[in-house]
Amino acid sequence: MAKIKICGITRESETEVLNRMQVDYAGFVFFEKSKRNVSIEQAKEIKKHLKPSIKTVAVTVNPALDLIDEIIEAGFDILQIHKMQEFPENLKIPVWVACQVRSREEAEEINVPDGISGILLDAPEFGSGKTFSWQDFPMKKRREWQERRIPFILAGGLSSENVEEGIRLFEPDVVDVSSSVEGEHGKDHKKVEAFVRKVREHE
Ligand SMILES: O=C(O)c1ccccc1N[C@@H]1O[C@H](COP(=O)(O)O)[C@@H](O)[C@H]1O
Repeated sequence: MAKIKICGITRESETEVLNRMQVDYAGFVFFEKSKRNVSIEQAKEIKKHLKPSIKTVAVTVNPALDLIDEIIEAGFDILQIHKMQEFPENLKIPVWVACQVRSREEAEEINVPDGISGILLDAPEFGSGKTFSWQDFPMKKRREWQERRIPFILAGGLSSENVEEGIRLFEPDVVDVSSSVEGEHGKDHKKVEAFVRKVREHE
């Protein structure tokens, strides 16, 4: 069954539905330009309210080494990195490499370095609520990662309406959602519940 990551947690009140629905991952965004940006201190406070079974993912964009050190120090379980050309070696935290899928040609060039704990495919603009072009994605890449047993995370524009289709096409290890489960004041409990139910119903 696909695991579930709810991304862009910004408030303690959001942890109740994550705990109740027993999701697998909670994502915190450390990127100043994002409307979901939180400080390490805020995230540390919020994550105290999550069940220990929920793994925490620190979402970053080309992070400075100091930020990576702070994330490790704060006890996050996974580091998700967008837009980084060269990965520092021997990081003391599992890393999910996030790739923005813009075209079939670009997707064919994706190289997943050894030692990575997950490859995440996202839309051209992260956190936008839009999907990348699923039909154009070269599925031989997906099969290559399956053969190499690299965990695969499907992100970008997932919702209760399209997540079944995403699971059918990509057989992801994790489905990752943010925009479609938001309301006016952060994560909307009913939308999170509906998304989680849809994923679990499918399997
Ligand atoms: O959510 C953001 O603002 C964000 C900022 C910087 C890097 C990644 C970000 N979000 C990632 O986008 C997907 C979820 O996208 P969607 O909103 O469901 O379309 C997820 O991987 C987030 O980590």
